[in-house]
Amino acid sequence: MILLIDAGNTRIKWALVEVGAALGAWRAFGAVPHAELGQLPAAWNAALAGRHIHRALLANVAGAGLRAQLQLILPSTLPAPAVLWFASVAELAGVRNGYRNPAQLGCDRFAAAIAARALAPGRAVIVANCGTATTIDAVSADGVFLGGMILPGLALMASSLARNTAQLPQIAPDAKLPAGFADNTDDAILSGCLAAQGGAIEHAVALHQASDCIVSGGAAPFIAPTLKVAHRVVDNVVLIGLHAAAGSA
Ligand SMILES: Nc1ncnc2c1ncn2[C@@H]1O[C@H](COP(=O)(O)OP(=O)(O)O)[C@@H](O)[C@H]1O
Ligand SMILES: CC(C)(COP(=O)(O)O)[C@@H](O)C(=O)NCCC(=O)O
Ligand SMILES: [K+]
Repeated sequence: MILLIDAGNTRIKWALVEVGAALGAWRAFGAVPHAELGQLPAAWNAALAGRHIHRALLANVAGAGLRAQLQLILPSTLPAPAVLWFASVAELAGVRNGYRNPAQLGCDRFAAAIAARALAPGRAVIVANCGTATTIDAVSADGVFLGGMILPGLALMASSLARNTAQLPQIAPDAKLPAGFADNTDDAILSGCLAAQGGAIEHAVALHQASDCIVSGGAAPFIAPTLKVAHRVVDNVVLIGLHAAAGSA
C-alpha cells in the first residue's frame, strides 16, 4: 500500500492506495486539522486491516515543525528510503515547471499541476485549490506549468476583515451563500469574498483560454457554485497529483 499525504496550512489530507490502482482509487482517505494529527496512525491501521504501507509520499507546505510531527507518526516499519518528501522540481510526470525558480513553487501546487495534466491531458487547464490560501494555476496543453496566482483563501479573507476592522464580525462557516448585493454586514463580507475568489478563477480561465477548470480544496463547496465558467470539482487534487507522480518520483 502507498500512503499519500497533503499537509496544508489548515488540514492534513491523506489517502491509502494499492500499488497499481487507478488514479484516485483510494482504499481509504481522510482529513484532520493539525491538532488532530495524533489520530492518524489509528485511522491508517484500521484501513490497512493487517496490510503494510510500503511507501509514503508526502507534500508538506506547513513548515518544519509539522514535517517533524509527520515523521514521528509514520509507521516504524517503513525504511527511510521508502519515505519521499515531495518537492517541486523542473520536470516531473509530464509537467514542466515554468516557475523562475522551480523549487520555490509550493509542492502542493506542483502536485496539483501534475493532477491537472493527468486529468485533462492535452488541454489548457486551470487548477484552483481553495484552501488556507487559494492558488489558481495554469497548465498548458503541452504540459507546461505556466505559473499562477496566490490569494488569501475564503476563510482567511473573511477573517482578515473581522480582525482588522472595528465593526466587521467573523462569518459563520455554515453561513448561507448570498447572491449579489447584500443588505447586511455578514452577507456583504461573504458576498465580497466569494466574488473575489470566484472572480479570480473566472479571470484566470479567460486569461489562459482554458478548456478545463478544476476546483478543489476545503472551500471549494462554497466557491464552485458561484462560478460562471464551466468547471469540475475534484476532491483532493493534491493527493491525485501525488498518486500520478508516485510512479515517476
Ligand atoms: N470542516 C472544515 N475544516 C477546515 N476547513 C474547512 C472546513 N470546511 C471548509 N473549510 C475551508 O477549507 C479551508 C481548508 O481547506 P484545505 O483544502 O484543507 O486547506 P489547506 O490545504 O490549506 O490545509 C479552510 O481555510 C476553510 O476555508
Ligand atoms: C501558496 C501556499 C501557501 C498554499 O498553501 P495551502 O493553502 O494549500 O495551505 C503554498 O503552496 C506555499 O507555501 N507555496 C510557496 C510559494 C509559491 O508557491 O510560490
Ligand atoms: K491551496
